[in-house]
Amino acid sequence: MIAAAGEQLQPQVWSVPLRTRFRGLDVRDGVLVRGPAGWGEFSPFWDYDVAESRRWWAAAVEAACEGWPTPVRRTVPVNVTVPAVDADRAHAIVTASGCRTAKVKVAEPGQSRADDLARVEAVRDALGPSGAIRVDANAAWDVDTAVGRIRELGRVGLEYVEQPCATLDELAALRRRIDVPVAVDEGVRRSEDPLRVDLREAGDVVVLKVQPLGGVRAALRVAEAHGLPCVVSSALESSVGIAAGVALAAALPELPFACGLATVALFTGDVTSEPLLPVDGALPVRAVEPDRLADLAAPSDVEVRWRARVTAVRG
Ligand SMILES: O=C(O)CCC(=O)c1ccccc1C(=O)O
Ligand SMILES: [Mg+2]
Repeated sequence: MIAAAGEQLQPQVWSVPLRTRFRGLDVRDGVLVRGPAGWGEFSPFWDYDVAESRRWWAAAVEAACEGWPTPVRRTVPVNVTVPAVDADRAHAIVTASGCRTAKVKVAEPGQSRADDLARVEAVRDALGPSGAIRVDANAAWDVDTAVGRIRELGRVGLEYVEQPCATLDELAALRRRIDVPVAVDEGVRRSEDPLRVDLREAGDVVVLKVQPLGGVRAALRVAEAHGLPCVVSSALESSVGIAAGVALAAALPELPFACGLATVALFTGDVTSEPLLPVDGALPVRAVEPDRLADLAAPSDVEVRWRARVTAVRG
């Protein structure tokens, strides 16, 4: 069904440098497709194989051919995303964002616990006592290390810690030893079956990403299956992909936390002249028209690799 619906779609490749290295990337690229319902984005990271990338393609086909469920809210509160930068830059990024919640990357390879503490303290200074801070360790710590780091960073005041350890068993063991809530990200989106993975002991919050979960409707089913509070986060998409995240956040029955959808700010450009950037800490629920694709044309070798990826996921 999805394969059939996506057959007519013409991929348009985009590529844009990042302001600072993020998830080991200096450039982000992907594909946009236009269908009867609007624009969709297909941008699996290069370390995702064909099998894993099929869910990402399903999300693009849904956006282009089906559209999204009816929203229940008109704006979506978002966090500013703070990459693993030094304390001064972290402070400046938070201040410039206008957001009242910050997500801070920690446990970056090659950096120390002092780097993390200085970054989180600078973010607290920028937000003031009423702001919320969450940290994301991207599965870097073992349980004992996580206990120590979270106690240390927790003195600055943490809303939650995202994927501090790799496995669900580790997260469950950690949760018994700390008071800070745990959000599960990779444990859901990289699992064989995000619907059936058992999170009850492992997490307090579920991170939902539209493309890795196979679309807005698939992500809504994941939210329903777990019955935990959800945070919608980006996979570092262009504004077209971010609009899908906004559609998911706008359709969730409850939205108790700010979402990680302000990541266009990490790009040096965007596919549209009206990027989905936060105003007063929130994104509007609206369509995005990619009128700047010509400015973001990818080098021809990148173009060729993306066309091959689309062919592979369609097959
Ligand atoms: O949640 C956010 O604030 C931004 C999105 C983000 O951190 C992210 C972006 C791309 C890939 C992985 C992640 C992640 O949450 O680990
Ligand atoms: Mg994460």
